[in-house]
Order: sequence, then structure tokens, then C-alpha cells
Amino acid sequence: MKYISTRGKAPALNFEDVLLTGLASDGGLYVPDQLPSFSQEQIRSWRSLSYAELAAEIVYPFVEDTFSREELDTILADTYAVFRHDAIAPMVQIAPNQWVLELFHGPTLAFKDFALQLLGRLLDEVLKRRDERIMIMGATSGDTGSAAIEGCKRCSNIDIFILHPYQRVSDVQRKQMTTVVGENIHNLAVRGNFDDCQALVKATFGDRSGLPADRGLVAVNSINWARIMAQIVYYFYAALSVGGPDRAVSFSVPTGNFGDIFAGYLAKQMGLPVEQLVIATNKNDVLHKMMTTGVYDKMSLEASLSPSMDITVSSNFERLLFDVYDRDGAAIADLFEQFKTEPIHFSETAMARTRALFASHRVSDDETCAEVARLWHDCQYLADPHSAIGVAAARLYGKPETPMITLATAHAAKFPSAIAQAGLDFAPPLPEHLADLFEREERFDVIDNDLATVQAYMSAHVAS
Ligand SMILES: Cc1ncc(COP(=O)(O)O)c(C=O)c1O
Ligand SMILES: N[C@@H](CCOP(=O)(O)O)C(=O)O
Repeated sequence: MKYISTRGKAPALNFEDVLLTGLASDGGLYVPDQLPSFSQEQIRSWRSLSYAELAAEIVYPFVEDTFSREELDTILADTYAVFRHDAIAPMVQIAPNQWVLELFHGPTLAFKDFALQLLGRLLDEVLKRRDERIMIMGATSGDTGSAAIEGCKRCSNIDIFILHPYQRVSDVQRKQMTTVVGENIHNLAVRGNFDDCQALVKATFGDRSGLPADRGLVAVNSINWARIMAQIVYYFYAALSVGGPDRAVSFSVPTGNFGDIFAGYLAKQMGLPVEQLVIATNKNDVLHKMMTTGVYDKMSLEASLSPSMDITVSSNFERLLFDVYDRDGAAIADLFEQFKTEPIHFSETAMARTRALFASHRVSDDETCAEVARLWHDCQYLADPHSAIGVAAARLYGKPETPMITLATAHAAKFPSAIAQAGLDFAPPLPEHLADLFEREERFDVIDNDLATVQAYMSAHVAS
């Protein structure tokens, strides 16, 4: 399979090379030139598969130029063996035809583990084959960072640099990143917000003049195609468990960088009957505003009770735009050139196509607390603030005849203060493997929001 850039000017890559990059050289994001598609009969035949077996069916067409089916099977079995629940992604019913898909049973308690445990193993294999050493760079609003560190820490050929916004992630999230010991692990607390961290990562792909020239640079954010690919699998898994493909299902997805819900859109394009995809945002509602007005504008980022979704530059939206603009890379490049100085006004056709695919809803902090409390009191279900945003949107958009599945993206124990603000009088305990998290020693450096400073830090800390 070939991967092409959404801005039309970068060279097409195979899977191995797309895995080993981040942004395309023209500033775009890589997408497959053609998606695999599965028949209803084929999807139906997957009903009895384990999560890892299902993942192999879905992922293999994307990676077959780089991994044999046997290699992939082994890597996937190893990847999902580290999850703490036998179902890997269990479904919990919270109301008639309303479900949550729990994606927080991996090592770092968020949905990021699904892709980053796999990404670490794929990178490890490819780097050993090539006998190469790389630098990994990631921006995190709290969850990607620890999942990336956990997924890649065993790889001997990697130096990992994670940028988080100083004092803007929860204490548990910060500790999960900064207490992992390893000479090749570097946590940078940037004086800025998540958008600043993500901009530094993207800018580094555009200008890496301050970094060692002999090291590859790989992104661990969802700008890396491999992240999205791995996230497609759980949409199939969830739908199969409630009667798909013989029955359409809907999904409500707490959304920030648009990676997770974009994976749901791809599952639909690949043949999974999906009725609705609901974009659920917090008060950083750039996507909801865009859905309602047809205008994509910059907004200032506000800290919320769902810090992982405090994002106003929603990177993967570009991948959707590429499709709704008939895969016209030049048009997408023009739109983003324009976005540097003014808001983007989408064409009527593009908006009609987007609205036919997605609904959207914004949930305030007060509504988030109310939903956490309601779920606890009505069904003894403890949701983290991000998942609660998804459930609040699902309740509005769900139709009685269609199973509505909310992606529960993180474990409540990551956000004890939000749980307290919701009026619940207990702190959700951390799972056993993290029980002593607050006794572990932390290591991180506070750094200015400045590209040259960040690249100088990386150069000074990269292993020789
Ligand atoms: C817990 C949690 N929920 C939801 C999201 C939003 O996912 P996405 O950025 O893929 O839209 C994130 C971060 O990305 C997250 O960490
Ligand atoms: N919510 C993420 C932010 C970045 O999203 P990604 O999926 O593009 O890595 C986080 O918690 O770090």
C-alpha cells in the first residue's frame, strides 16, 4: 500500500517509511492512497476472534509491504497481552441500547495504549532490521506522553522526547510520564499549552536544523498514520459484540485532535455499518463551532476539567478535509495557507458531506460534572471526565433502535480532582501496578516555548 500526503506535494511512502515519520515534507498528513474494504460476510466471520486476531485481519492490509502475516500476528499477540482485562476493550451497558467501550485497561490507563503499545513494537522491529537509531518526539495534553514512553521504553534504538504543557496536566498524568526511569526518556514541561507543544513538534518536522543530522525523527502523536491505523480496530470489535455488521451502530467519541473519531470514520469507509459518529467536545469547541457555522477559526485555549481534550488545533481534521474535498491536495494546501492569516470558510459541498458523516455536541465543565454524577448515581458507573463528555453527547444523539457506543477514553483514577468536583466523595484508586506512583521520583525539565531552545535541549540529550 502507498501512503500519500493530504497536501499533494510530498513523495508517496510505503508503510515502513510512513511509520518512521510524522508530518509529510509538504506539511500534510499521510493517508493510504486506497483504503482496504471488507465485505459484510468477511466482517461477520470475525465474530469469534480475540482482539489481537481481529487486529491482525484489519491491520495487515496496511502493513503487508513491511511485515509478514506471521510477524504481525506475533507482534499483535504480544501487544495486547499487556492489557489488564481479558476482553482488552470490554463493553459495559449503561442504559437500554447505550454502551461504553472501555479503552483504559492498558498499562497507562487511556485509549492511547491501543496504538502506542503497537507502535513501539513495530518501531523496535523495523529499527533492528535497519540497524538505525531515531529520536521520537511527541506533544501531550496528558495521555499520549505516558503511553508513548511505556510503549517505546524497551526499544534500545530510540531517544524519546515528550513535551507536555507545564502545570496543565493532572498530577497522575504527569507522574506517569516523569517517573519512568531510563537514560533515553526525556520529559520537557513547556511554558505554554498543548497547542504550543504540538506546534513545536510540527515545526521541528518543517525545520530540524537544530537537531543531529544523522538521526531520524518520528512522531508519536496521531499525525503518525500508524496511530490511526491501530485505533480503527476497536470500532469493529465493539460493533461485532452488539450484532454488527447485521445491525448498524453509532459511536460518540470524546474529541480533541480528531484522531480517534477519524479512525471510526475509516472503519465506516472500510465496510462497517456505522449510523452516526458524534464529535463530543469540551469548552475548547473548535470542531463543534466548525460543524455549526462552516467556519474553522483559531480560538484561545482554556483549561478545562478534561485536560486531555484541551486542544484547539485539531490536526487530523485535515485528513477528513482531504476526503471531503475529493482528495485534492492542492485545495487542502491552499486552505491551510489561508488559515495562517484568516479563518477557513468551507465550501457548501464540503460542509454538507461533513454534516452527513458527523454530528457534534459541546459539553461544559458543569455539564461534565453533572454527567459523572448522574452515571454514578443512576448506574454505579464511574466515568472519567472525558468519557462523561462522550456519554452526555450520546444521550442526546442516540436513537432507541440503534446501539450507541461511547468510547471511554481514560480511567477515572487519572482525574481525581474532577471526580471530587462532580461531588463524588471518594478518590478512584489507581490500579495495583501504579499504586505507589506518588512515591516514585520524578524527572523533568521546564523549558521555554521556543523551537531553538527545544532543539538545543534534544541535541544535548540525544545518546551519542
Ligand atoms: C482521555 C482522552 N480522551 C479523548 C481524547 C481526544 O482524542 P483525539 O485527540 O484523538 O480526538 C484524548 C486525547 O487525544 C484523551 O487523552
Ligand atoms: N489528548 C492527547 C493529545 C494529543 O493527541 P494525539 O492523539 O494526537 O497524540 C494527549 O492526551 O496527549
